[in-house]
Amino acid sequence: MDADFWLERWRDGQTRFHQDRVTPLLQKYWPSLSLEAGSRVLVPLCGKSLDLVWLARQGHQVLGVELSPLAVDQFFAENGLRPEARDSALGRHHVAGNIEIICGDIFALDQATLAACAGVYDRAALVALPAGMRERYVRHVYGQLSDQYRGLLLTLDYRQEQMDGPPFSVREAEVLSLYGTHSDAQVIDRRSILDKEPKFAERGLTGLDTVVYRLGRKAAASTA
Ligand SMILES: C[S@@+](CC[C@H](N)C(=O)[O-])C[C@H]1O[C@@H](n2cnc3c(N)ncnc32)[C@H](O)[C@@H]1O
Repeated sequence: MDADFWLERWRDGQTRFHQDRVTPLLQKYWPSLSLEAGSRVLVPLCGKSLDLVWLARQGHQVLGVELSPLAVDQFFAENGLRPEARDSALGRHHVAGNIEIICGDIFALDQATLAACAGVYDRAALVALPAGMRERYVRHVYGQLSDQYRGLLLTLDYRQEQMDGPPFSVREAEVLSLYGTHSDAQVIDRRSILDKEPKFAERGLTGLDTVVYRLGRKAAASTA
């Protein structure tokens, strides 16, 4: 999955991953993290998710990162926001109130920016990446977040041989192995969602779970 794949999907309007509402599992579990209101929260691979708006309403300084300029423009336009923009080595920054989206590559995010994030919310980000990219992604992003970071990770779990990703199936054993060197990852919810996601049944899946993990920095972990 290279950059062109995603840029084309946004150009062609193939964005069925986008939800027209805030993710209920975010609303349910975010308060359990007890993250201070002013904390900076990273939303990697954010698309134009309404979850950014919800997190901002909790008082967080929200930092989204998204490759597609179309997604970024649509996010601000559809939410009635007029961002100020500037360029840096990380990409093009768009800022409106306490929401900032960097239009750029998540792998270009630098250590200082990541270390300033005490929260992270990952929905349809880890599972958007093919197996070969996931280890690099987790090490780069989660290995460099604040030493006290806390966050939520939502994954999908299905039989990968039944459907090509994205979204990919990322099983619990893989999550624990990907995060285990620097983070604690604890399953806090797992539920079947196939009946709510007919598009995946149409693609051949006979079972589909979403799994919610609470993430945090492992005590005395070495980073990156
Ligand atoms: C499956 S979508 C999920 C979007 C969002 N998290 C949501 O819940 O709607 C994945 C998004 O990641 C973006 N993306 C893919 N690779 C990226 C990268 N290397 N850096 C930043 N964004 C990326 C894509 O353009 C796409 O909008």
